[in-house]
Amino acid sequence: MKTLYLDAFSGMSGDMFLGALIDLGVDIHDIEAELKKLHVSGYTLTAERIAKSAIYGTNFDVVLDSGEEKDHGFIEHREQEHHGHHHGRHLDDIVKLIENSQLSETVKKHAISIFQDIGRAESKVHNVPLNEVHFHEVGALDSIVDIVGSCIAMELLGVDDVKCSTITDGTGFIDVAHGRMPVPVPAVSQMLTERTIPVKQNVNVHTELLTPTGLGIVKEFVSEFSSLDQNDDIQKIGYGFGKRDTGLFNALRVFILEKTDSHIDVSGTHDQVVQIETNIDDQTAESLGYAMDKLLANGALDAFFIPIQMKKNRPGTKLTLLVKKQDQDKLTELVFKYTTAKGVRYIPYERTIMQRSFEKITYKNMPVRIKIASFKAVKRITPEYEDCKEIADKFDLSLDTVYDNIKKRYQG
Ligand SMILES: O=C([S-])c1cc(C(=O)S)c[n+]([C@@H]2O[C@H](COP(=O)(O)O)[C@@H](O)[C@H]2O)c1
Ligand code: NI
Repeated sequence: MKTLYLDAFSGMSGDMFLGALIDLGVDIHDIEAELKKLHVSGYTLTAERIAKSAIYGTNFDVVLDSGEEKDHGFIEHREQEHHGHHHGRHLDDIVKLIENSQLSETVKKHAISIFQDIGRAESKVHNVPLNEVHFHEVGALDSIVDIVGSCIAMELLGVDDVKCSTITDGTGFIDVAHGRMPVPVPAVSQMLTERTIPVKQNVNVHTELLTPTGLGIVKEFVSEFSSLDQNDDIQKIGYGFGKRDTGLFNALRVFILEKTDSHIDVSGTHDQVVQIETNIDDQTAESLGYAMDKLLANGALDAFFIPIQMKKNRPGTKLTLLVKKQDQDKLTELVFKYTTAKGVRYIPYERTIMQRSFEKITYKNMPVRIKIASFKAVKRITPEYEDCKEIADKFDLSLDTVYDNIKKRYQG
């Protein structure tokens, strides 16, 4: 399970997000090549590895051929057209541009959804119908590249999940084409009305840290807001720098986290766990399946469904979770978040578990983790399924053959 974690201690913008993903290893040329499928010209992508506060990260920018200032005037409305500016694009034009491109369906879906979210907020703030929200041409080009580029970079990165810290914004006012705006800027404040997203203000920063594009990306991809978890194994870190001078370290820090079986604490042979149970009769099977994925991804040691008969002759489902004692509250909250349950039951259990450790060997030049489980004189070894599957797929072998050969090789 690969997770992208956004540590938004200095807010987030499209440039910071793209810079951070490039810093993690996404190739800027791959992003550029995909963006060409939009058939839009007039810009160049730049990514420079620089140090700020002696910490190296990536400074990403979209340089417009026109050389115009691009960070003021993200969205203007129809009034501008009446004053003779006809060079903008409406939301519909941008949606059509994306839909008619050769980008992947996933990239199209995410990018359109982000544009619509920002468009809805601008429509409300400036009191114009959604189809009349008008993207100023310069701002639009930068936004198209930032938003579509971010969705492309996400696809290239290939993670299973995205989590985010509380997002810090600044305070005070910023000056844009239309005048002075309070921070959080109006579009950001409006976008926060639809979902509970933890945003706090740093009173020592007197500028904007969280832009509409940054929040749009967060709302589209993030499934959970939380701190780093003790079971998260940090594999890689990237920094994407922000452009504003905040007086502090202005960057988005991102982590690639990997959660595997090997992270279950198995140091002792006895431990205490809690079984959480609840009966559900009003949730679809599709949504229950999703809930199970979330519970397992967030620390449940085991989770299963049992079909049951409930009141009023309703067929229902009993959800059973096994969790560590210290995770009881966290998992209870997630049960309430992802299922329709209104109450849960707890049963504390004493457990005896085999002690487990891991070793690594290579087979056919590929790494294989071997799980060693022992209890008193009993010792059992099991090659990790995911590693064996990869070898079986690559060399067109049956899974059993790979298992047997690896066990023989390990036992020597
Ligand atoms: O020009 C307009 S209408 C404008 C509106 C708003 C509102 O909040 S409403 C905000 N901004 C600012 O423009 C830049 C660009 O934003 P990106 O999301 O493209 O990075 C940013 O500072 C916005 O706060 C402009
Ligand atoms: Ni606006």
